[in-house]
Amino acid sequence: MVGKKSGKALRDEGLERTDNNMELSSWPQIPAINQKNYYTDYLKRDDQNLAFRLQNEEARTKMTKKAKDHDRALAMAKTETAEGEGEADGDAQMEDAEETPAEMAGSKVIVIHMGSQNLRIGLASDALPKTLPMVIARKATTNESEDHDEPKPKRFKHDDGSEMEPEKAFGSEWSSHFNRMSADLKVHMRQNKRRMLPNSKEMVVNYNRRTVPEIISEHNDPMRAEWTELSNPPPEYIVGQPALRVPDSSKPRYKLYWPIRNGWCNEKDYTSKRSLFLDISLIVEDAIKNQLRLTSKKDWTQYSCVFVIPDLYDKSYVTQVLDMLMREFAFARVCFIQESLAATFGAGFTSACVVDIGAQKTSICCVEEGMCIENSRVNLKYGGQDMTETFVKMMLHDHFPYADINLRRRHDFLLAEELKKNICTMNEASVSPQVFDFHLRVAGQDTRKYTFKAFDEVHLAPMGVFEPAIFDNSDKITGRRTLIDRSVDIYDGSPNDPTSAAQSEILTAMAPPLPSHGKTNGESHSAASDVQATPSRPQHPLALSKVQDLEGTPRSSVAGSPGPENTGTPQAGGTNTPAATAAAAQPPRPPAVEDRDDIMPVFGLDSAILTSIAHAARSDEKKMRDFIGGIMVVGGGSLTSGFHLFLEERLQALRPGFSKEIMIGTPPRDLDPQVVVWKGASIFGKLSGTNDSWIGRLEYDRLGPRLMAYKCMWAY
Ligand SMILES: Nc1ncnc2c1ncn2[C@@H]1O[C@H](COP(=O)(O)OP(=O)(O)OP(=O)(O)O)[C@@H](O)[C@H]1O
Repeated sequence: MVGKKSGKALRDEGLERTDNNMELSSWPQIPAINQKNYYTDYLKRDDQNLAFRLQNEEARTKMTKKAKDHDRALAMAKTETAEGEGEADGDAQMEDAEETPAEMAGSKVIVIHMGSQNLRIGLASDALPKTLPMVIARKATTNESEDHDEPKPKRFKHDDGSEMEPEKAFGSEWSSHFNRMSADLKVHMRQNKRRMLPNSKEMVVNYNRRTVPEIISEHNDPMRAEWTELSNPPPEYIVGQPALRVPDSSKPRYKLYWPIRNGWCNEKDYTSKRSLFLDISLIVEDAIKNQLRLTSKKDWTQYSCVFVIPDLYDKSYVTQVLDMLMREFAFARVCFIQESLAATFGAGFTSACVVDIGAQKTSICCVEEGMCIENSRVNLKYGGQDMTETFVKMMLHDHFPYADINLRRRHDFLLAEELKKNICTMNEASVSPQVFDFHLRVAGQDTRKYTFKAFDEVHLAPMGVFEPAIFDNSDKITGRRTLIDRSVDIYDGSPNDPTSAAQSEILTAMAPPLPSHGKTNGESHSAASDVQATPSRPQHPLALSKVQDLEGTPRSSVAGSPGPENTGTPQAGGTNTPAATAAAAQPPRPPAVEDRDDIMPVFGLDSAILTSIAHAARSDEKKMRDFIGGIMVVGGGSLTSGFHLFLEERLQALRPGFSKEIMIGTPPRDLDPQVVVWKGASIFGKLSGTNDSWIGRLEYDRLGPRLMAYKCMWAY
């Protein structure tokens, strides 16, 4: 080769350029590429994307089949006219029947909506879903109430062993909050000219103090409860309704686990992510087999699945669920739908402000033209179960005769739920001292019939959604992120779970004061000011308007690099001034509110709804009126009697200017508010042709969860 020869040899051969002005080599020389003309469409066209290609192929196959069917039908019609009646080709008819079996739309689509307390599951062709408790009982050495030793003797006694008055059992702070709410209600009722006896509370307390239960022997109790009988050998686990009916004192013991807690994965009671998702899959699998009667798992490959996820979902949860549905259950196709969008589908509305009050979480979101308005999403950590718990606390405070009630015991939990559903009301006119009774049924014991009086407890407990400090919020975020990591961006490692300006505003208001971090000249460094410095995620309304005001200004000026506010800050790498040293010594910025796990999202429901609507309307008064006049309340927690009217009044008091427009609607056609979301998801599952969000097996096998970016109607 030329290159290997020495300069002298080249000279000898006359190849050197200086001699004859010729090239050193006859190899073609490739000039450097001109960047101006540089072009590639790699990954820019739809047809390079597997998801789109498969979709198009499917559409094409369908079209071809339709055309073939049409041709065949025409040909058949001709043959029939030519050959007379009743002589059609039998084989062809058989073939046809096989190709297009008479299937009801949605009969091969399983729709799943998992809640903190209830699982709703059914075929998309069903009118209503099956509802079962989202719980599993596992064989254990102790049951859940034995694990948390807080029965009456301990709770109601002083440290020295003397009896404690029930009024003091929950602490003076809680007690004075309850008394204040009670006094406020009295004032409000007087203002509304409602008659009430001055000593109602004393009457209730005195009555309850005196009451003793009546014993009814088990065989004389016509309504005695059916307890789950354990087979021999006892099963490792029991799911759904029978799990709740395993006697607390069973031998062996069983412990209840609720895999969804406050609308998130239950990271408090589980020790590993694996066991958590194993329980979720066992509950769902059992429901499909026993409730939908699809006993053979092999057949599930012919079924598709619509899965409902929260509006503000955790990406890692969705990814894990997708994997479970695709790999473990081997469904043919899977698609996801957000809760509030499903609610509007179920109710048949195109736009609404959806308020979903569940058992342990409440979500709010404005939906417009079939899309969730991202910045209007709010997720609060309270619901019907908090009302139950608070109702029991209030009753105990007022000397409830069954003072031993403990919500960690299964029969007591079921009893308390029942009492709440039957007694609690938001209707002020029903607040008066009244006598109620209930039967306490414990496995292996005689039934006890109690009578008791209740007064304002029935109203103040559900009112907690407007004053959530009365709820026990102490351990709602315990364990969060201990088993499942936060999803992060693969390029820059920053958290990438969905956020919303409305939720951030609420979190900012709830954020505990930050430690003395970043104090300058005695000014405290507020969470809001931190938030404002994060432009990609507008947080507080202030922050929001700031970002809007700065539209057109280079992004970096908002991002905290020298701008008008901080021109005095020396540039990094500048002279080593005392100020620069002080700045360098500052601890790193704390995370934005929505990336913090120490903030409890509990906020008054009325204010939260208005915050959500304000972010949806973005100063557009017409939109504001539309949403405020189209609030739809769904979920089991909204079933408390008089809830809608009460919420309407609260909103009117907060926004008197809109009092005529404010309207709280219920789902039409007498649809149970608890199943509206499921119903909407089932309608979504029946859409053919317009639903592009199905994730197929082939594409999932090749691309995995990355597919979500192409398959979600919302930004994933
Ligand atoms: N008639 C009723 N009156 C009052 N509350 C009711 C009534 N019926 C059901 N509830 C309450 O509704 C709650 C269950 O609602 P739902 O099934 O919508 O919750 P979930 O979807 O399981 O939970 P979440 O939405 O928190 O994840 C329970 O707290 C239950 O006590």
